[in-house]
Amino acid sequence: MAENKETTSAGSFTSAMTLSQMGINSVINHGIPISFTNEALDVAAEFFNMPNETKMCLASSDVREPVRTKMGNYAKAVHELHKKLMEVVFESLGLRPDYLQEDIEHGSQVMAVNCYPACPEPNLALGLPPHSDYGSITILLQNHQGLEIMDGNGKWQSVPVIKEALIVQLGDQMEVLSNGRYKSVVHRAILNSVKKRLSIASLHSLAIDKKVIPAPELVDKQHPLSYKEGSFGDFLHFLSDNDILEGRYIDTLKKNAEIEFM
Ligand SMILES: O=C(O)CCC(=O)C(=O)O
Ligand SMILES: [Fe+2]
Repeated sequence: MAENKETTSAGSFTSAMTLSQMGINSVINHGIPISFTNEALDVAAEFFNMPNETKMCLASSDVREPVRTKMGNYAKAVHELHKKLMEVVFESLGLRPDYLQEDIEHGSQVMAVNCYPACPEPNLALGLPPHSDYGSITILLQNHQGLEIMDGNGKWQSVPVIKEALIVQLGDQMEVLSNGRYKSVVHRAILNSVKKRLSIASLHSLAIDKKVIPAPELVDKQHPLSYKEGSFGDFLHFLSDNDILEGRYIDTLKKNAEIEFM
């Protein structure tokens, strides 16, 4: 987890590459034109510089209702990248690279565009509390350092900004699909005392109402079924009924879990 090293470009993905070669939960080169990433960050900056009244005109209380932006080039490019990454992850699990291809094709992509103003006392505040993303894969772009990933020892590791690289994180859906072989990444965002920070998280999931279950191929005597089914829609209900600080949705899906929410 969080190796923070550059690996390979998207152009050279091959089906034989292993997870660590790919740098999953890490920083990767990706083959997406720098003009697309720059444009996405410019659009984000432009949005956050707009007066509040203008932003309110675009507001919606329904996460299913998309807001139109000019991030199309970048959004499409990361959608393609995530499909390649899914193939590599499935292969690393011993599944066919085209596993769930149809569902992935009809899946959802949510672009979370975050702005963290500079904070004179960053140690007294947190940009985004610890959480894991629900989807299968998150591809994240940041203009300044601030993302931290929890390592295997429960310590926070800062993810550096590497020029022309993106951050890849596995989400809860991949933990379920892999029957726990892979764990979703717990991460948070911290604040900077002088710099305003922008990040764009592209969260990729199967379709909103698709119930996700562990791949039957990964369930056997040594690896009993460890998760109940859940969908992106169920996750959104969980979010509206629970405080993000009190627990993660993935914990409610774990079989024999002691924690029970709602
Ligand atoms: O700003 C960041 O680096 C993290 C964003 C994030 O975790 C999210 O939007 O889910
Ligand atoms: Fe996140």
